[in-house]
Amino acid sequence: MLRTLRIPFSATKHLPSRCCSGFVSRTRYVNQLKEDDEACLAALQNGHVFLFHHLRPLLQPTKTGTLRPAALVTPDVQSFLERLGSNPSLLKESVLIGCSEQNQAQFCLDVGELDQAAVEEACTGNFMDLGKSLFLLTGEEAPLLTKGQALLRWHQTSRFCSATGQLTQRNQAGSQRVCPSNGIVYYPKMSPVVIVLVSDGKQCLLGRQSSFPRGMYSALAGFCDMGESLEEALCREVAEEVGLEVLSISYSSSQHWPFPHSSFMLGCHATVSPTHTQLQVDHAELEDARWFSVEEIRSALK
Ligand SMILES: NC(=O)C1=CN([C@@H]2O[C@H](COP(=O)(O)OP(=O)(O)OC[C@H]3O[C@@H](n4cnc5c(N)ncnc54)[C@H](O)[C@@H]3O)[C@@H](O)[C@H]2O)C=CC1
Ligand SMILES: [Mg+2]
Repeated sequence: MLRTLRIPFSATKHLPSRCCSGFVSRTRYVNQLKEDDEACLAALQNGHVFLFHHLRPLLQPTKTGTLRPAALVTPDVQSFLERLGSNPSLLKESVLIGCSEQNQAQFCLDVGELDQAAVEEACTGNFMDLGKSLFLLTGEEAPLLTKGQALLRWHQTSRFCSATGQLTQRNQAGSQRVCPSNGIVYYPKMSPVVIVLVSDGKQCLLGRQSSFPRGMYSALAGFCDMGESLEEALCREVAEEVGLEVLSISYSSSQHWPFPHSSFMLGCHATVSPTHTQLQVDHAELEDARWFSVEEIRSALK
C-alpha cells in the first residue's frame, strides 16, 4: 500500500508573525532568559505580566467594547499584591511566555491564592474561563494565553520528582524543573495528537464523540503512541475509529491545544480509495461518523 507524507508549500503561511528583523533578536533574548535566572528576574522587573486566577485569564474591556488580556506592568502588580497582603515572593512564581515586539519580556502569574473579586477590582478586569476567552480574543492574543495557562498548569501539577518523590525546583523562567537530589531535569510536557480530514476525493469524513455539543462533528483525532511516526499514528487512528485504510497523507499545519492538558495537534489531510468507503465505526470511541459532501460542509459553515 502507498502511504506518502507530503509537506505542501502553503504550510509557510502558518509561520509565526515576524513583522521585522527583530524576530531573531527577540527569540535569542527569550532563550537567554531561560538560561540565566538573574537576567530573567531583571526582565521581570520591567516586563508585562498576564494574570490568571486558578488558570482563568484576566481580561480587560477596551474602549471599543471588546476584551483583551490584561498586560500589567510589574510595579503595578507588585503594589497591588502588597496591598492585598499576598506572599511577597509570589511575583517570582511568574513564568516567562515570550517577548513583545516592543522587546518587553512577557510573563504569566497565577494569583489563585488571592481573593478573586479584590484582584478584579484592583485591575478593572474579570477572570474568565479560557475556552470562552478564546472566542472573544484575536488570533494574535489567544496563543499567549493558551501557552501561559499550559505552563502554569504544568508547574501546578508536576511539582515532584517521579524517581525520588522530592519537591523539584524550577528555574526563574519556569522552562524547567530540577530534582535537587538526583539532578533529573523535567521539561513541560505536551502530547502529540494527529487530527486528520479524510477524503475519498468527493466527500470528507467527520465524526463525533458523545461528549461533543449536540450536532457538532469534527475531523478524526487521536494521541500518538510511544515510538510511532505521525504517519503511523494517523493510519492507526483511522483504522481503529472508522475501519478504513489510508492511501496518502499530506501535512497541513499544527497548533498547541490546551484542553484538557497540553496537546500538540498535527493537522493532516488523508485520502482513502473511493471504492473502499464503507465505515465500521468503533462506538467505544465515536458516537457517530459520516461522509459529508462539500455542499453540506459549506452550508454548515454558513
Ligand atoms: N475531533 C476530536 O476528537 C478533537 C480532538 N481534540 C483533541 O485531541 C485529543 C485527542 O483526541 P481523542 O479522540 O480524544 O484521542 P484518542 O482517539 O487517542 O482517544 C483518547 C484515548 O486515548 C488514550 N490515550 C493515549 N494516549 C493518551 C494521552 N497522552 N493523553 C490522554 N489519553 C491518551 C486514552 O485512553 C484516551 O481515553 C483530545 O484530548 C482533544 O484535546 C481537539 C479537537 C478535536
Ligand atoms: Mg479519537
